[in-house]
Amino acid sequence: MELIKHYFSDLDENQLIQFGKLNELYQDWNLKINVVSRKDIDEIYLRHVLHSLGIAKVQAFKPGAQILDVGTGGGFPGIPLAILFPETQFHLVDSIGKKIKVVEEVAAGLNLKNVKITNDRVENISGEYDFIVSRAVAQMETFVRWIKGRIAKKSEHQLKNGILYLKGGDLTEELQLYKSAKIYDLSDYFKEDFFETKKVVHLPLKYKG
Ligand SMILES: C[S@@+](CC[C@H](N)C(=O)[O-])C[C@H]1O[C@@H](n2cnc3c(N)ncnc32)[C@H](O)[C@@H]1O
Repeated sequence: MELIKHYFSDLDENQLIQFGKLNELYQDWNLKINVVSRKDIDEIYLRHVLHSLGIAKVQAFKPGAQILDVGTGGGFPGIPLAILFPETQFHLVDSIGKKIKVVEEVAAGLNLKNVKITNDRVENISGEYDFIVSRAVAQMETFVRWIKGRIAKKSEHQLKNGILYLKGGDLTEELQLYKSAKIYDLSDYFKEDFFETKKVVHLPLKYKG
């Protein structure tokens, strides 16, 4: 929790309460359903919360903006971002029902009003989004195909500003198709060793149906 306060020094009282409570909620839920690996749960603020908030160092979401979190799993990066940007709307989607159940319980426990949660594959989701965020779901080519495939099928889907994807390691090969991708090193923002190879990829895809 001190880590979050250190890098996000202007949190209000409600946000401090929510970030504080998030640990106990995940610790409790993880005993019942393993949504966060055993190793990671003890370092939840570093490996999950701060990592998710890396997206906020690259992009501040505006009040009223609509964000889709694809393959949110236990709620990352969507839940920490929804706490940080309470005026922004987040739609968290995952195809695994038991993970979505935990996300629903955590969002209710934190009293998050700006989060919509859906148990489905992203290919079945329609909507108009300012950004799509994601972590550890698929290779970029597959991910883009899901998004594009959806848009080709249903005209009501719009993506205004592209994808913000949390990735690690050498991305040269994976991103060679995407000349417009911008890569931000999280080690420029966070000094912990964990972030040494961690990046945010901004792929400014704009699809209008
Ligand atoms: C490795 S987990 C990552 C979860 C979370 N984003 C995180 O970083 O902690 C990948 C998640 O993507 C979900 N997923 C994979 N393909 C999906 C799809 N087409 N639509 C929705 N969710 C998907 C899986 O169910 C799984 O929960």
